[in-house]
Amino acid sequence: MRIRLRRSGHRDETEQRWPRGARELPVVKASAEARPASSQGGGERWRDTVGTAAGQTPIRLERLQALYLTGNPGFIDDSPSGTIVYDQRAVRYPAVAKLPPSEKKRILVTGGAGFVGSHLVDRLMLMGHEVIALDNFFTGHKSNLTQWFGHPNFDLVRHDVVDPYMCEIDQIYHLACPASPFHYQYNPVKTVKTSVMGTLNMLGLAKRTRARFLLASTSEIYGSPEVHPQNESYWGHVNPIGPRACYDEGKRVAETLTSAYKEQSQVDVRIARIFNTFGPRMSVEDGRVVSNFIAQALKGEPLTIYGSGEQTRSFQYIHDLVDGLIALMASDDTSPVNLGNPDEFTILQLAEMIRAEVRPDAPLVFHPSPVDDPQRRKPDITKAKAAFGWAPRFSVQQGIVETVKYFCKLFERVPYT
Ligand SMILES: O=c1ccn([C@@H]2O[C@H](COP(=O)(O)OP(=O)(O)O[C@H]3OC[C@@H](O)[C@H](O)[C@H]3O)[C@@H](O)[C@H]2O)c(=O)[nH]1
Repeated sequence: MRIRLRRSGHRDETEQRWPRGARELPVVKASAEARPASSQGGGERWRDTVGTAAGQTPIRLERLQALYLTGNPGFIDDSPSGTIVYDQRAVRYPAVAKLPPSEKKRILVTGGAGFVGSHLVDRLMLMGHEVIALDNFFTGHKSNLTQWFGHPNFDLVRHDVVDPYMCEIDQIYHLACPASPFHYQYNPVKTVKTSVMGTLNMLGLAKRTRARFLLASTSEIYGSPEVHPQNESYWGHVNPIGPRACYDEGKRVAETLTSAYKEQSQVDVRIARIFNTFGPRMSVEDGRVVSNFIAQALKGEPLTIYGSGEQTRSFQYIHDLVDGLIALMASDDTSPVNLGNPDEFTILQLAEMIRAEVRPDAPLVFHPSPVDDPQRRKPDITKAKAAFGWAPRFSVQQGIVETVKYFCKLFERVPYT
């Protein structure tokens, strides 16, 4: 069956193939008054460039979209014969900037094949740097990086950061760690080890090579916050033995290690506290709310609301986060900085936005609230604005539209039954 996805306002309508097996299900409970609280959702000009306020040349959004919306270059899926042909000659690499040797950096991205890591790799590559992506592929995928396979500025290394890694390097973006509650609770001991041993190993590498080190920390270090919105001086409210502790406490120790290496060994550190982020390259199995809702709506399944749906989150689009990470790395700020979009939504409002974009009659189904699920979360980004002129520029609405397109492409390649 062919459907025409309903688009709200700004863009052309796009015809997409409805995933196989999509079916009608009864509405379990409707979110009658759910409406976006944000003024950002409608009416605002759609962004068409990315780039930081810290002097980076803007990159046209379509150059990035070509990397994640068009399928993997060189791969020819010959379904009738049950084979996939990889033809390296069919790969034409995206043009990368030509930097003078004094500006060209060798940059290590741990977790480089993951959702955030692969977008960061794309941007650093386009900016003209040499990039080494490190990943153990627990939640990362090679397919996020095939566009760079064989490029002289790029290396991909299968490695788990709980073991030491050596290379000569100028900067380290330390992102490696499962970030979805579903994934980080799968093996809590391993999650703690990844945060603690992984950060220790990467800080050791930064110390030996005198590299600048950026830790990807998280809004989860605030736990279930009693202060709203959360600014960087808030110490948090974390249950140290709850199911989320492996991630919350693991990242808190990672921050402690980072700041101890700064004080004790003068390592040049940056700490980003990353709030809920979404976008293309989230995997269907990720388990976080935005990808769950989009995949469920496209498959014709009910959207799963955990708890009442009145709990809130503030969702930032991936390109804004990457802008923030690069700007923070380039800044002088060595203390923790929040990176998030302060536009706050209830989960029901998010469901409503995704239904409006994909399938207005998609049913909702209510499940029990996860243990220790934070009830409100919203970043105070005054510090990032003042320190390096960063603020999110994409509306949640634009991000949802692009992410829906990505999932549609994904389902075209791998039809869901
Ligand atoms: O299908 C779903 C998934 C999630 N939810 C709810 O949606 C809210 C957001 O859940 P997510 O799993 O997307 O993300 P969380 O906010 O719980 O954790 C996230 O916090 C910030 C980041 O650092 C991490 O990416 C992640 O740990 C929660 O209240 C959750 O209970 C649903 O209602 N339905």
